[in-house]
Order: sequence, then C-alpha cells, then structure tokens
Amino acid sequence: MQHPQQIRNDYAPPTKVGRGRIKEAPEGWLDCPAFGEPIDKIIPSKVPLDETFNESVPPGKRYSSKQVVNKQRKAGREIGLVIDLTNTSRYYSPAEWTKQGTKHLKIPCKGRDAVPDNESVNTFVYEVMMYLERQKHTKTPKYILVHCTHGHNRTGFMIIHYLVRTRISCVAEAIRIFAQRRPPEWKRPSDLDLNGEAKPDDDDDNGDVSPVHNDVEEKVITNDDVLGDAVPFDQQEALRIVCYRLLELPPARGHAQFPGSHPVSLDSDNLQLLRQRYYYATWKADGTRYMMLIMRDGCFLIDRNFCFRRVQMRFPHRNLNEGPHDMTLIDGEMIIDTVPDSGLKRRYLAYDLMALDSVSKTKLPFSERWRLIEDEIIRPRHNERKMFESGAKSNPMYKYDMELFSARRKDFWLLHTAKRVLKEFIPSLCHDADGLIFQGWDDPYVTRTHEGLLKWKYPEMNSVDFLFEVGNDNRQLVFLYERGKKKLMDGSRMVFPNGEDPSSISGRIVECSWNKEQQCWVCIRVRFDKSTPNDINTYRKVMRSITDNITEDKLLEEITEIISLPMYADRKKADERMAHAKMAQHRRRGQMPPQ
Ligand SMILES: Nc1nc2c(ncn2[C@@H]2O[C@H](COP(=O)(O)OP(=O)(O)OP(=O)(O)O)[C@@H](O)[C@H]2O)c(=O)[nH]1
Repeated sequence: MQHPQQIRNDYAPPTKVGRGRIKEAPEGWLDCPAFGEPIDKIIPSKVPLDETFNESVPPGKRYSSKQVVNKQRKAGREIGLVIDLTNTSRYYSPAEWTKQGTKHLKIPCKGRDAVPDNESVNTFVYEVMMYLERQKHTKTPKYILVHCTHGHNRTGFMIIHYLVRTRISCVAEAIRIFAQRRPPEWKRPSDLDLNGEAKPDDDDDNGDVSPVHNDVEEKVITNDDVLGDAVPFDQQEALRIVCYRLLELPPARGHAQFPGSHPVSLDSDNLQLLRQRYYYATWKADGTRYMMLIMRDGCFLIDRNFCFRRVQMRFPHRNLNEGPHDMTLIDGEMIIDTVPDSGLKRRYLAYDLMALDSVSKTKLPFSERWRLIEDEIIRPRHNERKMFESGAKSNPMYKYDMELFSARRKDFWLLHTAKRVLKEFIPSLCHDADGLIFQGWDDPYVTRTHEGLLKWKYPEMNSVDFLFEVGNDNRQLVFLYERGKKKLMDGSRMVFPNGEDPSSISGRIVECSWNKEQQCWVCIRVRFDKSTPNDINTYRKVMRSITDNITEDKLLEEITEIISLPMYADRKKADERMAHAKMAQHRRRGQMPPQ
C-alpha cells in the first residue's frame, strides 16, 4: 500500500486555477454513469470533480461533491464516509467532505494495469466493516460512498473483496452482485485469483503488488519468511482486544503483551509434577510459534511480538453450510516439512484451541480442547476440500491447494510412548524438533508462563535468548530483561562458531546454548521472530535445567517409573477403553475413525 504522502499533490483549489488552464475530466468520465445502487450501504461511484473542472464539463454532466450529496439525499440516503481509491489528489479537496462532517478516507490505489494490493484491500474491508458496525447502532444509518476514477474497476474490486470476506463465500456470486448494482463493465473475473486475493494483471510491470501465494512452491521457503499481508495498526489494536477477551484476560493497560501459553524447562523439581498430574507427551516442533485468529473477514497469524498478519486460509464449520468460523483462536507451530519428491511444504501444527466462535474454551481440560481442534477445525476443512476436489460441493473459485500452508492437529501420546517418540518418531520427522513437551491432560489453557507445561530439550539445545549489542568501544554486551527493562549480564561471553560478524547482529536477539567446558554462550542462531530477550527468570530456569542436566536416559528412566504408578495405570486403561468405544461407535456408523 502506498503511503498517502506518496500521492502527487497536484490539487489546485478553485480560486487559484490559472486563467487559460483547463482541467480536463478523466477520459471516459463524462459518459460514465455517476453511481450505482447500494450494496450493503456501500455506494459505488465515479470520482466527483470540483469546480476547477467546470470548463471541461458541461452543466448537465457535472458531478461534484455537492451534487453527490444532493443526488443521494433525493434517494433518501446520507453519506457518512467517503472512501477515495484514486491515486491522485487533483480531483477535489477532501475538505469538501470533512468541513460538512463527512469522514474522508484515502486508500490510494494505482489504476490501469494494477489491481489494489492485499494491504489496501485489508484496510478497505476493515474500515467498511467498522463503519457499518457503528452505523448499526444509530437510528438513521449513513452510507459509504466508494469511488475510484470511474467507479468500476478499483471500486468493484474492493467491494467484491468486502463481500467475499464478510458474507459471500463465492467470488462469482459477489461479482454478479456488483455487476448488477453497477453495470455495465467490470474487470474480468480472472483479475481475482481463485481465492479472491489481489492478482496483478498480465501486463503489470510495477512489481509492487504483493506476491500471490500460488507461486510459493517454487520459492525457497524458510522459517524466517514473513508470512501474509500487513494489517492496519488500528485493526491490529482491535484484534489484540479480541484475543484478550477470548482468553478471558482483563483489558491490557498500555501495550498488550503476547498472551500465549509458554512452557517451562524441565528440572529435577518440576519433574515431580509428572508423578502428581496426568501428562501426555509430544515432540517439541522447532519452527515458528503463531497463534491463529480466525475471523469472518480473514485469518490472522499472531507472532510472539503480538503482531498480526493476514493470510488467506479457509476454515469452514463442521456443518459446512454455516460458512467459515468467526472469532476462533488456536495455538500452534508453523514448520517446514521436507517431503520426498515434492520439496518443502509449510504446515501449521495446531496444538491448542482457546476459543471457538467467540466462546472462550480456556477453562476446558486440554483433552477436550485438543479434541475440538480435530472435530471443529481440521476435519471440516479436510471434508470440504475433498468435496470441492471431487465436485460433490462446488466452489470452483476456492482452491485449497493455493493456500500458503496446510493445517494439521499435532499428535499427543500417553507418557509411556515417550521412548518411542524420542528414539523412532523424532528421527523420522520431516521437520526439526528440539525436544519434548509434556502437556497436562486435564490442564486449562494458562496464558503466558505455565509452570505445569513442561519442555525438555536435548541438553545441547537448552538455550537462552539474549539481546546482543556491540558497544562504542567494540565491547560485546549481553542483555536479558528484568521486569521489562534491559539487564546487562556482566561477565557473560558469547562466541560465534558459524563466523557471524558480531557488529552486523548488534541489536538482535541471539539464541545461545551453554558450553560447559569453555564456560561461555555459543550462538545457535539469530532470532528474527523475536524482538525481546528472555526474562531473567526464564534464564534462571534454563540454567537450573542445564545444571540439573536431565539427560535422555535419566528422563526415560524417570518416566518408566512414573507410568507404573497406579494413577497412570488406571488412567491409561480408562483412556484405552474410551478409544475402543469410540472406534466401535465409528464402525457402527460405518465411518472411518478419525486419524
Ligand atoms: N505448548 C507447546 N509448545 C510447542 C509445541 N511444539 C512446539 N512448541 C514450541 O515450543 C515453544 C516453547 O519452547 P521454548 O524453547 O521456550 O521456545 P523457543 O521458541 O524454542 O525458544 P525461546 O523463545 O528461546 O524460549 C512454544 O512457544 C512453541 O512454539 C507443543 O506441542 N506445545
């Protein structure tokens, strides 16, 4: 999206227009019908031209902001918001609207051979949704006038996206509605990619339109890639509030912190928890952690800095006729699988679910939340996809295989499988894993540090994220956080075995492991996904885990003992009985059991 300052400011107010200099109406403008019929209180229109154009526009054809207001009033409509999609300010001054109390929003979009980029579409959809939502609570809701130059291409493109993202899942249907309200011409449907995302025209040569995701597979993909489209600042703020509400957290004072649950390192003390509570184990997938918020108008990846980016993903309800989810919040890890014969595949491994259709589920036991991931999120997607592909349900405009990544539920197993997970499963994985996670089977979702959620890392992978800086005198400085402020770790030494140039990573977060022999921190990698170092308390826990040195053998020995305890033996039997009962139920119904 272009910054408003980048628009050429060649607007000349009426009084200053030079004698003899006639401002020409845009080509085709005179014969273009002024406006169309409202769609959801959005009126598509051509650009109003102010008086400086009067010499080139005969009286009967004039269409200025005043005329817009009069014509709409005659039809019984008040304009409350004008969205201007033109890429210039030469047609009129926004003050014409603002001085009469009408909000004016400029989303500059290039015309001709380019279509609006995804970020501009995000802004448009968000602003329209917010405005119309506010209007619902007023006695006489006002209308939104949307214009580009002729009120067809960019205007239609935006309105169609709005319809597809908010209430009509089929692009063809949205195009039909727009064409009906704003005849005659509209950009060819092929200007939208099959998932309704902006796609540059064939002859587009600007190179500044966001890349579409159908060429993803040809690119080298890495965990450090920035995924999805930027989301306007205001919308991110609103989404942060939504997340806090879904997690039943009190509204944040000041900047809201990332609220995702975080495990603690296993040490000899908290190892005892495995004896006291019932745990399941899973591999610790080593990719990038994102929470994912699924909204009616799009799906948002939420990173550890609590920043949002929009990705085109589809999550239908179990009852496919109910359309997509709205205000569903899940947690997981984005990994890259190396798949033999087909290369690299990005996958989201969902390991928790915190809210479903605006209802918080944080208090449910983990086992229930985990079941919901499969029943409500993954299986409906899978079923719909199969139906689209087989032609049983037709939505030729949506292609799941064009999405940026696939989604799966992460597997969790009874504790006695830990040995097999470590010795057989992890070595056979197609992505990185750096240890195990022990998840309390009955635990609620605990935001931020969860003392009962345990991570065990291979000893050499136990790590701390430091803020690394190079001081004026070339001194290397290593910081952690203490109560949100930088804390210098005096005497800490960091080495860079991979030949990184320390000055080039000054100011970055560096993940380090501890070298016992040399008593120094060894840089494992630069963390581009993080902007703050670990807290001193996390550091202490990791140090504790390093000094306790719970090796693989020690851990497995401990687990062997734990699973023979009556609590585990009884629960295991109960779990197995339940699994058998479910299997039998599926067989009776003639269904395949869930995987
Ligand atoms: N809760 C949970 N986390 C998982 C799972 N698989 C992978 N993880 C990841 O493990 C992370 C916590 O482990 P840490 O080692 O503290 O995080 P990290 O990103 O590897 O490293 P730091 O940022 O240095 O703490 C979570 O943020 C998840 O991204 C899982 O099944 N459950």
